[in-house]
Amino acid sequence: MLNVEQLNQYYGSSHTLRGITLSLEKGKCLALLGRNGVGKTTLLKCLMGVLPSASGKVTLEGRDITSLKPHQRAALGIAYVPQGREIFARLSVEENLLMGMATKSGKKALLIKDEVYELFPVLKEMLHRRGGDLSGGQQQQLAIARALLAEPKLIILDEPTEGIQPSIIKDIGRVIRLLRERGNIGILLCEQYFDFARDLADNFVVLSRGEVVAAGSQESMDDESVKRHLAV
Ligand SMILES: Nc1ncnc2c1ncn2[C@@H]1O[C@H](COP(=O)(O)OP(=O)(O)OP(=O)(O)O)[C@@H](O)[C@H]1O
Repeated sequence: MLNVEQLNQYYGSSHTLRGITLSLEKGKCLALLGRNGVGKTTLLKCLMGVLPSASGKVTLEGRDITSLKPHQRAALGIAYVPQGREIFARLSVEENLLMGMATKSGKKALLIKDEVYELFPVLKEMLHRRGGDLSGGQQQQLAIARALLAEPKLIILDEPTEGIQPSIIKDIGRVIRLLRERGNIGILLCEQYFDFARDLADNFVVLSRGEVVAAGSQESMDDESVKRHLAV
């Protein structure tokens, strides 16, 4: 469903992404692995259209989206949960969720809202709290919930476990697994936390200095070699 071919990006004269090629199928989870600064977030921004790419091609379900603006990509079904969550701190949990449903009709919105509460029961308990008063892990869940309310075809998660306590990492893992089992959405999971990604991903891509240095199915993953790429 998502195909990236020979994507290049530069910050000034620094060649940040070097000929990135990857693909993700519907119903699968692709882990994008790499240590700090290798270009993971830059790649995700290029996929969302927040940053232009210098060359290469990005297609979603066969459609060339390389030159589309972020809102056009979002309308086609790409949801992005950025690193640091970026929820609306002064709005309530409920208002944050409503933002994710801005394009849905009332009836439909109610249905998908119930579904989201099933996935994240904690959010139902906290509907009237301000987003900024939630713990980091709860904010992460809120950000994922808000993205799912748009009913995306592809969800992009940028390091969802970063700075999150273990019990909530488990909850987030459970939700990703459930989404995968449902089979109607592609999941691009950008991570540095190897064990978490290994458990959830069908396929993986490892980046180092802006280049793909390893890729394949989860079964073919050489744990030690991938871990070496992740070690500081
Ligand atoms: N706006 C920018 N201008 C110039 N250089 C940048 C900019 N943003 C990132 N970089 C550089 O590009 C490289 C890739 O950064 P990027 O944030 O994509 O890495 P990352 O793998 O996502 O790391 P992290 O996990 O820390 O977010 C780094 O060397 C970074 O310093």
